[in-house]
Formats: sequence, C-alpha cells, structure tokens
Amino acid sequence: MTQGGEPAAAAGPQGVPADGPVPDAVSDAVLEVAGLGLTIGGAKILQGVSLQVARGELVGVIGPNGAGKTTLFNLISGVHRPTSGTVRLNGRDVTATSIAARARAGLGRTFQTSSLFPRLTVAENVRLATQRRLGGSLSVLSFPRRGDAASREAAEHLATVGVSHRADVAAGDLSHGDKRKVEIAVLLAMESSVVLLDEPMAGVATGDVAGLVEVIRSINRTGRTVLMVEHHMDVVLGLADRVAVMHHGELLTCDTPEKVMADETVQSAYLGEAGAGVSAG
Ligand SMILES: Nc1ncnc2c1ncn2[C@@H]1O[C@H](COP(=O)(O)OP(=O)(O)OP(=O)(O)O)[C@@H](O)[C@H]1O
Repeated sequence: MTQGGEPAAAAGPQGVPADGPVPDAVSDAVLEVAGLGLTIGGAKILQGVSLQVARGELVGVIGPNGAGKTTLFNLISGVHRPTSGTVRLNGRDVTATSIAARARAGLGRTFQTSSLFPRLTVAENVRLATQRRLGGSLSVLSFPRRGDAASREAAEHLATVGVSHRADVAAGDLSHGDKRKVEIAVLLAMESSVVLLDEPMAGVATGDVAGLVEVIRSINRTGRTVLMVEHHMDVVLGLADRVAVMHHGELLTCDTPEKVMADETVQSAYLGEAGAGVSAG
C-alpha cells in the first residue's frame, strides 16, 4: 500500500510502472498536492494529503461519507485555502491563487449540484464559456450570432459530449445525465486540461450512466487529466487508472483499482465506517 505521504506509483497511460520501486515523483505530474491540510475551529478536516497526478491520468477518489473528498477538491480548486501544504498545477504553485486564476491555468471543476444557468439554453451555456475564454462579451444579448466563432465552437463541444439534439433546450429542463454532459462541454469550452468531477453520477438515471461514462472516458483519452470523486464503484473501477482512498481526512492509499480492492485497510475503512463493503457489484 502506498501511504498518503508518499508519491504513488501510477498505472496510467503515461507508462509509469504499476509495480517496482516507488519513483521520487510521478513523471510529468500535472497536479501535485503535498502535505495538504485544513483545520477549521480546531477540527482537522484534512491532514497530510499528498498526491501526484500524471498528465492524462484518470484518478478516482473514493471514501466513506465525510472522509474529506469534496474538501480535497475545494482545496485543489481554490474554494478553500489550506492551513498547511501546497497545490501545484503544471509545476506552478497555485496554493494562494484565486479560483479564477486556477481556471485560467487550466483547472476545471464540476460540482455535486449543477452549475449551469437553468434558464439559458444548452447552447447558450456552452457559448458563454467559449465567449469568455475568447475574451468576448458576457452579455446574453450577443447570443443570436449563431454563425460566429464562439457559436461554432460551442456546437462542436456539444457534439463531443453527445447533446447537440438538446442545444435549444433550457439547461434547467435537462435530465441529470445530460446536465453533467453539458457541464463537461463547458469545461471543454474553457480549455480545462485538468478536470475535477465531483460525483458526476449522482442523481443520474441508471440508463444514462453508461453514456456519461463514455463521455468521461473520451475527454480523458483526448488528453485531459481527470480527478473524479464518485461513490458508484463500478464506474470508478471501470474508468480509473488509479484510485485514491480518503478516510477520516487522510489519504489512505492511491494505487491501481486491483490493488485498492485487495487492500485490507481499505476494506476495513469501508466496513468499519460506512457500513458497506467496497464492491464492484
Ligand atoms: N466548512 C466546514 N466547516 C466545518 N466542517 C466541515 C466544513 N467542510 C467540511 N466539513 C466537515 O469535514 C468532513 C469532510 O467533509 P467532505 O464534504 O469533504 O466529505 P466527503 O468525503 O466529500 O463526504 P460525502 O461523500 O458525504 O460528500 C465532514 O465531517 C464535514 O462535515
């Protein structure tokens, strides 16, 4: 088992070996957190979390309720400032930078609740992100120019995530699964190279899970690095190169799905704290 304070061996598409000696650092790490901690009112919410994620890797983050998964995302994305430790993005220390600065540096995030503008159409939501990145106006009054560069690009992103047929529907009227796809299209429009997905399958109808999994897989295969908090174990085990296990605010281990599944400490963390086993079923 790789402990939280140690760099983890990767089994991702970058050729970092799954076995053998633990390297000093994951080669080509695009995201590095080191000794990350958050204490609020004397309560240690997160402590000593160290993790390196290689470019193009997909890391699933699991753990019982209250383990600190969303807090980790909040610290990485800049919602909270850590009380200890650092966050590095593409080698640059971003620990003290704003959410917006991290977004400009390529960090994108989805939330457990939808971040779309519910009354704007799907196309308008994605176009806003494209428009913003291109440095244009953020006024909805400029939306009707359907043939312009921002509109064309937004249409491409909607096609990539498979929701072109919903382009003119108000985002608030979409199913949970389609909302998640449109949120991913927004991240594509922002040109996020590192994508944090916070429980993408939450609320998604069973029949829509496979389609959303395919979208996540495709954005990863086209070069984006993905960190995904997810309770749906089938999804995590099917997608992740490595699985990071959080427990009581600490990183228990980060390893291949096979090794994590076989880890007795992980099993007892789930059985002891969540009342449910880690299972692929
Ligand atoms: N701002 C805060 N102030 C006080 N306690 C907090 C704060 N944010 C989180 N916590 C606590 O920290 C712990 C970790 O919360 P967090 O939301 O990160 O867990 P999680 O692993 O994402 O849980 P879940 O799977 O239920 O979403 C919880 O006990 C939570 O109540």
